[in-house]
Amino acid sequence: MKLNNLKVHYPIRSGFLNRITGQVYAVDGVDLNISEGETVGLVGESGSGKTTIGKIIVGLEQMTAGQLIYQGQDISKKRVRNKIQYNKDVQMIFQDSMSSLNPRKTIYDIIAEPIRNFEKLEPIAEKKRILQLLDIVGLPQETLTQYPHQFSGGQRQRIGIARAVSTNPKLIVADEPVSALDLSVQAQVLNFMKQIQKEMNIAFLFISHDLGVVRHMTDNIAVMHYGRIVEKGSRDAIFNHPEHIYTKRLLSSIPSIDISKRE
Ligand SMILES: Nc1ncnc2c1ncn2[C@@H]1O[C@H](COP(=O)(O)OP(=O)(O)OP(=O)(O)O)[C@@H](O)[C@H]1O
Repeated sequence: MKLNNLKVHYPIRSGFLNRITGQVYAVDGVDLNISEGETVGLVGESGSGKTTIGKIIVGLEQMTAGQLIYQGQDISKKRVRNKIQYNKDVQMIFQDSMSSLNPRKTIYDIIAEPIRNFEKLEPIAEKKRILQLLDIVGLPQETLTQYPHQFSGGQRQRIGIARAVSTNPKLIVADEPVSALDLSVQAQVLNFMKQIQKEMNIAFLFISHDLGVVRHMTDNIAVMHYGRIVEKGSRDAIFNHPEHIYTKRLLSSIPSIDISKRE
């Protein structure tokens, strides 16, 4: 996946007539590469444009300018997206599992939904697949007939992971996937994600303002500031030899960098 000079500008409206009086440059010329099976961390403080990039990749938001290249094709055109099954290959895990899982659906239907959208499986094959997915995220079979409110935040996040991997995706955008969880379960959920990534060779775009989590998860890191990437590099280069003043500032404000200690 390649982002070329990606721009997302939102209009600012104000006054009685609701006229456009300016633009927010949420993303302002971003280039980024995500290779097969790797984890790229996208860090930066609130409002720097991280979530907007994630939304563009999964198609929840429209870009103002730029290109999104996947398997050599420009997927900003809907026709191309459908042809190469882009929406099956690229999935998202959200921060807030309570609002991203439909409260009126059973866990079975929640996990089955993406499979039904992209594959036509017989009921028996579908159930087998869903049981496998539950097993991968370490939840018992009874889970299937239950509803989202019956689970803890950490369990719900694992359900969200099962749903995201149900279509055998090639890339998952994980937007602050553990920041709503207690510190004690963060490491557990992150380790599940790592294990699944290794087994299924999935690439991750890992969005977080928490540098401890990012250090635990990523291979390469891009640092965002006001809609731009100010520094890019390997995890070790960014943590050991940060160059940009903003990266240095971000690093000096980490509470507890060691994820295993959070357990
Ligand atoms: N739909 C929208 N309309 C107008 N402005 C928006 C919209 N969505 C985001 N923005 C603005 O774009 C900028 C980038 O927002 P974005 O959510 O991508 O940042 P972020 O780095 O993900 O922050 P956070 O960590 O708080 O989610 C912010 O200034 C935000 O207010």
